[in-house]
Amino acid sequence: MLRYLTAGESHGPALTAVMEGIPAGLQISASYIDEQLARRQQGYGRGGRMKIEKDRVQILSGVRGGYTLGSPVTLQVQNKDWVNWEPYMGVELADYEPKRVSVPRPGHGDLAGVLKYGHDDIRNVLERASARETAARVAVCSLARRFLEHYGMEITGHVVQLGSIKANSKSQSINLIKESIKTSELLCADPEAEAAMKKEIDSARERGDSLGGIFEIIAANVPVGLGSHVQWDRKLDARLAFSLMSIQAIKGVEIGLGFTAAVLPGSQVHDEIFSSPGGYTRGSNNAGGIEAGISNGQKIVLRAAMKPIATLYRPLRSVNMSTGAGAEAAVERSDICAVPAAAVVGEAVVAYELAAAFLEKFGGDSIAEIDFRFNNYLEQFGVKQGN
Ligand SMILES: Cc1cc2nc3c(=O)[nH]c(=O)nc-3n(C[C@H](O)[C@H](O)[C@H](O)COP(=O)(O)O)c2cc1C
Ligand SMILES: C=C(O[C@@H]1CC(C(=O)O)=C[C@@H](OP(=O)(O)O)[C@H]1O)C(=O)O
Repeated sequence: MLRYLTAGESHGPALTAVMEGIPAGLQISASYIDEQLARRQQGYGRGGRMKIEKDRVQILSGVRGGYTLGSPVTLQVQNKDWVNWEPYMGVELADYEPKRVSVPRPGHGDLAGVLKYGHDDIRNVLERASARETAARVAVCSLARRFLEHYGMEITGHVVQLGSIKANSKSQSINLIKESIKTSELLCADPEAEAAMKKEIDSARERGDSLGGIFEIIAANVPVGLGSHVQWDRKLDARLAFSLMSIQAIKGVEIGLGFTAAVLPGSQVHDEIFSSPGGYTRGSNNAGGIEAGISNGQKIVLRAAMKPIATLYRPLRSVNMSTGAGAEAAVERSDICAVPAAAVVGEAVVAYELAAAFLEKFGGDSIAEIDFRFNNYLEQFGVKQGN
């Protein structure tokens, strides 16, 4: 079983993650993980924090000589901002007052979290609700990403909508998307739309407002047979949706045609089946690569909708929880828009779910053992998988 936990406060000393279930013998390096961490930090529209942080991973357990041991892998990402927060965030002897937050921000975890946990300082909630946590997730899910790469799979995320601006990405192949987003500040494969998106972000910033958007994740070379129709919690589509929805501010997930499938007749939705020398081909991929909770061998295509950032520099109305009086919501230093960063987190959590499902089907304790099982499986389709 592949599982992970993350820990750490946004302005605490560090974020930590532990992953268990990664087999022995997977080649991995800190620089591979750092590359993903750097991608997560990019994006036009982010706030001042990203100028402070330069996320780097420390591997604390489970890896020796560049290869996983099969034991739990512990990763840590230091918060450079900690030096500015140490007096207020300590486990003991902290002086909370200067950083106390009393007015909840609509849309953040502030009010619900304080009521649920009985805190008298909103900071005790926001520190963990913060999407700073996603640095730990991207780090730890890089292990899953590396594992999938070993079996020839690749995962690409790109921004398809920002606020009201839509990218024209329908006809683009995965290679074109990968090429275009290399130089894009917004992880958008459509340069014309990207220019308009930047203007939209500038305008939101001037108005003291914020923006959301939609990103798409494509997973290529996923074999037939991950996930299962036989039980609700083994369905691959459900598990991918759960993980994507667990990312801060994600409020909707689509698979394949998604919501559009609901308004079209069946004849325009379902992907026709044809026989070919090596097996079967499909006339289209409206299902997004998953049928009955099982990967069907086509590309897996997912989209996630991110709501606008909750913290507004022109704050919404709220209530001071210390006095009960009406007040403007707290203003914490904040991003204006973080959809590109969320797309990188999306890639990471998709990698985790696919690796977990792959291990359930082909799992063993070492890469060599899994190679053997996977190759045997592919042989029935006349395919041999290299490394
Ligand atoms: C990469 C990323 C960066 C974010 N940055 C901010 C931010 O700077 N300010 C903010 O208020 N919310 C930000 N959010 C969103 C909040 O973390 C999120 O809205 C909050 O935790 C409440 O959770 P919910 O939106 O899922 O209900 C960010 C989310 C992501 C994925
Ligand atoms: C720190 C990150 O994102 C943070 C997510 C976040 C929130 O409320 O979710 C609020 C901001 O934190 P701060 O107030 O310290 O600037 C973002 O910068 C990160 O992505 O690494």
